[in-house]
Amino acid sequence: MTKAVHKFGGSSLSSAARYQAVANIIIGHCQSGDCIVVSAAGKTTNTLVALWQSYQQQDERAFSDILLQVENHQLQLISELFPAAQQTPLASELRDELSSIARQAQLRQLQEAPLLAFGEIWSARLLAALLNTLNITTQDVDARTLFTQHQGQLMHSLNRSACHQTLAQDKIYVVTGFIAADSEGNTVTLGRNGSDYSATLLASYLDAASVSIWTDTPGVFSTDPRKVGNAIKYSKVCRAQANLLARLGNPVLHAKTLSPLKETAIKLQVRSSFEPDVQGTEVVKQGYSKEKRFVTTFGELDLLRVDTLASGEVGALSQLIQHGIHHFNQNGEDYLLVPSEFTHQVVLRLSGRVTIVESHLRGFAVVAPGPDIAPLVRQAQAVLDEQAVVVRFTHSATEYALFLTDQAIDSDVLAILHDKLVNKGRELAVIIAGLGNVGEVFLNQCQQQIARLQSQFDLKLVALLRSQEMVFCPSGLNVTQWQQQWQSEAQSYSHTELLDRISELDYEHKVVIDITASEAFSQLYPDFAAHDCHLISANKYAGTAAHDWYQALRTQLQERNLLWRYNTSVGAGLPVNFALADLQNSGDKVVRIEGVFSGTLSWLCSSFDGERPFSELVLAAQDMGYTEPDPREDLSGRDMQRKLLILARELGLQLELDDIELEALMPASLAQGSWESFLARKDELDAFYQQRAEAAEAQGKVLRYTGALEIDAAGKVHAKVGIAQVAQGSAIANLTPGDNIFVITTGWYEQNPLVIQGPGAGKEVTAAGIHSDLYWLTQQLR
Ligand SMILES: Nc1ncnc2c1ncn2[C@@H]1O[C@H](COP(=O)(O)OP(=O)(O)O)[C@@H](O)[C@H]1O
Ligand SMILES: N[C@@H](CC(=O)OP(=O)(O)O)C(=O)O
Repeated sequence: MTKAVHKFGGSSLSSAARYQAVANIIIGHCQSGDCIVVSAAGKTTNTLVALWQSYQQQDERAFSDILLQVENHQLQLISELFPAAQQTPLASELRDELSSIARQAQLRQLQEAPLLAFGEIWSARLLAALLNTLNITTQDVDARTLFTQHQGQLMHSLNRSACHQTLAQDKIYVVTGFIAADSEGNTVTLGRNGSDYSATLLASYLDAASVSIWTDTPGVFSTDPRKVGNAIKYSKVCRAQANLLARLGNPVLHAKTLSPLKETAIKLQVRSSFEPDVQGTEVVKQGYSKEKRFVTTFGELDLLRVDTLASGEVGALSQLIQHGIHHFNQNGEDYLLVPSEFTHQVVLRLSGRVTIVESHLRGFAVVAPGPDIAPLVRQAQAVLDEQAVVVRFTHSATEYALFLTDQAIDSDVLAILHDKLVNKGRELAVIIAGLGNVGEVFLNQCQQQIARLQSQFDLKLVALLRSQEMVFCPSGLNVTQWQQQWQSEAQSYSHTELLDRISELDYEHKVVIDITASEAFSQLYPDFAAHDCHLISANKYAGTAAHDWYQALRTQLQERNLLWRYNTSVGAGLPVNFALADLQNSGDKVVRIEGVFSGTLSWLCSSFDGERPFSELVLAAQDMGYTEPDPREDLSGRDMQRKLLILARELGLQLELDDIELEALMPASLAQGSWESFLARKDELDAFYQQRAEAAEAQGKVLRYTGALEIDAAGKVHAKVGIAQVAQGSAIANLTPGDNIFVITTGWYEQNPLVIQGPGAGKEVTAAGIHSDLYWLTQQLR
């Protein structure tokens, strides 16, 4: 069976509650035979390093204080995780180990690596015990029995067979990260942060299918998300960039993590144990993801220049100090960036061949595609000048540039750098479905609009869809030549193929713009949301679907931080949904919405003057393309019923379509049958209308087809679309034929309601309304 390897870092095991959460993830995501790699709980390794330092300094007081601190932390985890009976053996094993550490210290026989190893040993032991109490057959494994090195080199074939032999049974194995043994059986460590490396090593030895690195952030971001709130999470990052970030000391992945995966198809992802359902970042092979931009900051560093650096020497120095050392060559000279606390050790090892160029530096590196580096360096320098940050040294290479400064880059400066260097390049992939009248105009308006948005967003039109065919171009279509591209490249597709192509899109944000009138297409919205697409729809079906479905979609979008905008589904480009949202957001209460929300019915009723029979107007409207192909679709009033439902839901009301009373603008007897049979009986329609028009006139009123929704004092909703007699001279009666009108009565607009009026149909205004939704979306995403 192909295994999966899951690694949980210290940040995922920082408390008893986090252990429980990890156990739940394992229950949900792992199968028997899978391997879990664990790091020391929380900051345990740091504490053990402090213990080692106090030992070296012969500070007995500090030593016993820190040892007690370690003991208390572990005992607390034991007492919070296990029932009393199980606590005793775990606590006594721990005490034996701590006593032995204290004894070895007294005898001056303590060794660093075996001491640090305890962090991972304890984590593996506790997690395995916890899983066993949850009836998951689990065994903890000391990686020193799996990974052997000889003279600093891993003995791959020996390790491979040890892994296959030791980890062969049908259970979950919890393996210690970070540690290995040398050929004499002594403990060695793989370097600080090295459990990521343990996990990928193990996966390569076991020919596993995947490695998941579970940490406390849901993926790899453009910069540290703990420092910059609007850091961008990338769904894919290529291995070379992940590797470079690691070599620059970024903690999200250890520097050696990727090396065991070379030449393998093992999938690597970074995900959050705090948000296990959120999709993480996949670290993919070269060519499977575009290169992204990152800003990564440094801890305190010294800059060293070395004469004649031997090959493999940097690795050996890293091994010595258990930390990555970044090496680069500038003007023929070799430089090392060494964490200040280890400079002394490095200088001693390189005796006589090294100069300390600068010490106690801080700073950051920008990682970006090659051609971006030079302009980014200029922009970064401008920010640093503006923020009065003194730069002591810079270095540019093909794919990164580093700035070494005399003060730490605090979150504020980092946020500015991020905004200027990374945010400007934010990406949005646009998928357009429906190339009818409105779709075509929308596309023709796109060129100008994309240019307008360009300063904030890198907007790419990646797909055009009709019901049967699509053109899909992940790198972006040429907007000015979409018609030619459609002619030469459009291909038939299935919904599954479409979703597969969308899931492969490597963009920070994606939006599906639905300009179809297809109910079947609207039913794909949950799938689009599952693929992290925002939605813009002119299509009314999703907004008027059964309430449970609609609500589930809304919840799904909310949980995934996705946005949905469908302003043009009512009143075309008129800002009705905006106005309703705005009123409510500013504390107003809408009590009534009334109006004419159908351009066709508006035109028919306003054009009727008694001279020509009503059916003649219907046929004229059909000829001018104002109606649906079968004008009874308009006369049924269903379109206005849907629009009123959309408005009701904008007010947060839980209505279904059938809760809105519907009266058609034709006799019920004409609703069925063919269009020809309808035409044969058009006199009945004329009589129907004439009779109502005369009745209205007798009252000094005119006939209009209106929708009205009212929330009464008890909160009950009354909603109806149908034929109404309206006072002559009123706004509704005076409506320009074809226009829509929305009369909104609210707490503030009580006596004198707010009126929004204008063309409620037409391809130009509808397309412009969709652009308005798109603009709104980009503003929200900033
Ligand atoms: N670009 C980045 N993307 C994600 N996390 C980052 C980034 N840069 C820095 N970090 C930091 O890396 C931390 C995860 O690394 P680490 O603390 O070593 O995790 P673990 O204990 O799970 O191994 C995050 O908490 C975050 O603050
Ligand atoms: N515990 C070790 C190894 C490690 O990888 O830890 P983490 O996964 O928490 O970065 C360290 O702190 O260096």
